[in-house]
Amino acid sequence: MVPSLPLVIAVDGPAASGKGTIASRLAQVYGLPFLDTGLLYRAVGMGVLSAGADLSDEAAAEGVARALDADGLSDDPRLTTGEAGEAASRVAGYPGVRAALLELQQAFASQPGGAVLDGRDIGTVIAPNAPAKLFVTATPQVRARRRWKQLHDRGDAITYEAMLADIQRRDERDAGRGAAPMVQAPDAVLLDTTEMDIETAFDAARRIVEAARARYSL
Ligand SMILES: Nc1ncnc2c1ncn2[C@@H]1O[C@H](COP(=O)(O)OP(=O)(O)O)[C@@H](O)[C@H]1O
Ligand SMILES: Nc1ccn([C@@H]2O[C@H](COP(=O)(O)OP(=O)(O)O)[C@@H](O)[C@H]2O)c(=O)n1
Repeated sequence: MVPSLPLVIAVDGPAASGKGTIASRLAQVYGLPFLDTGLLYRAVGMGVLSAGADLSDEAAAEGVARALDADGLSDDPRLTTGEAGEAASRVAGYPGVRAALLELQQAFASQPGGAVLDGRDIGTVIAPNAPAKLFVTATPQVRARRRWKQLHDRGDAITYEAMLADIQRRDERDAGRGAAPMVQAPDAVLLDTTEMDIETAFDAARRIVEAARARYSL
């Protein structure tokens, strides 16, 4: 009997497109471990700042990335702030930082039963052979509205205009960098959630994964 491929689901896309919401729900439904890889870059960015170093200091960022303890990151509220997102996208451009985080992510993606990972380069660099790949997007205006509401609901005073500028700056940096830029993998399915609520987007994502499972008999 031919052994079946592990179900690895790669979910990429820009900030506040809904990829994390979709990826964590897919992980629940399929009973797979889930890694939000953005948290790793957020932890490195905040680690640089906590050490009193500058985000332009590539060697300091690489040092923080090499020493990173990835356990418990999802419980740290400082990592979900706008400051952490901005710091993450600064350090994410350094090849040494990306190299330092590569092995951990690839090990996570290689678990025998499969895994779900979300980020910017999962389908292109971390798990290029993943049988199911989604590239989740939405217009910058809709993404800024979603992220603004998320931060506003927990007391952050940021304006919508500042949020939109933030999202656009991060999109440009993430798509324009030389090291593992944010780009849709050629074999990823595009899911534009601009006009979708969470349930509709999740249902569409699940259909994409079901089609991949049928294609690979998983
Ligand atoms: N389709 C959607 N419609 C409305 N709000 C959404 C949708 N998808 C996600 N959200 C909300 O938008 C915010 C950002 O979603 P998240 O999944 O964290 O995005 P990402 O991981 O792409 O940055 C969250 O508050 C989430 O509940
Ligand atoms: N696989 C990844 C994940 C995140 N990142 C970087 O980390 C930043 C924060 O990622 P995130 O996924 O937590 O951000 P949001 O999309 O949730 O706003 C991004 O803007 C990227 O610069 C990356 O380069 N590669």
